[in-house]
Amino acid sequence: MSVKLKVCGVTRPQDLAACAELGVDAVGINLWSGSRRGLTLAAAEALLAEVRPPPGLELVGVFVEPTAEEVRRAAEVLQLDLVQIVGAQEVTGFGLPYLWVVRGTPALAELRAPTPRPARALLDAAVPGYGGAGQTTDWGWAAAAVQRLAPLEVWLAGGITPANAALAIQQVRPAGLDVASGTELPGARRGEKDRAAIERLLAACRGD
Ligand SMILES: O=C(O)c1ccccc1N[C@@H]1O[C@H](COP(=O)(O)O)[C@@H](O)[C@H]1O
Repeated sequence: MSVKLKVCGVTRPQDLAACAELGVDAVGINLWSGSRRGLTLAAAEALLAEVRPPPGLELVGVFVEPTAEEVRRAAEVLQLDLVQIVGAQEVTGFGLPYLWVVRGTPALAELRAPTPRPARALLDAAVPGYGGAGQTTDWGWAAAAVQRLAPLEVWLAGGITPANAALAIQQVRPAGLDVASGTELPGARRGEKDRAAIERLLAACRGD
């Protein structure tokens, strides 16, 4: 089983280029000023002018409690493939293709994809600060959520690292992994990525 990989919170051209070169499936550009990985729209535009993701490398914009206008503008300026909107409430994509973020472990019996239908679901830990804290969610619950939401594609986020990625895949059976902290060396201050960590995550995703 081959699992996809999204590297989230890319801030530097060399990291974006490494993702493209290594065959990562998706990259996230974080547009929330509250994140240490956050870029202004102008900085994100400059990054993408330097390195444009090649066809096949999906570009995802990450937002926290945004207005519809902010999301639409960023999607247009950056030519985003998908938007990922994190909020206090369940948020859809303001009319754009979107990742449905499920934070924490809501009751499985009530877990239903919202309308309009998302491109996929993303299961993440409910952490203070909305995300990107390197904390795992409940993998037992996540495995059941993958089954419950089928045939919707479900990706796993939250505290995935090169060391636990293979086990996460084995236990949860997600279609993809979404990783921010686990692609960085300890102490990375602005989301600087570590090529070796990305290589190890890809190896786990490919079952090497
Ligand atoms: O990465 C962030 O700083 C962030 C901030 C606000 C919302 C979402 C954020 N990132 C998302 O959180 C997951 C899990 O991160 P981690 O691997 O546990 O550090 C990440 O994949 C992003 O999609």
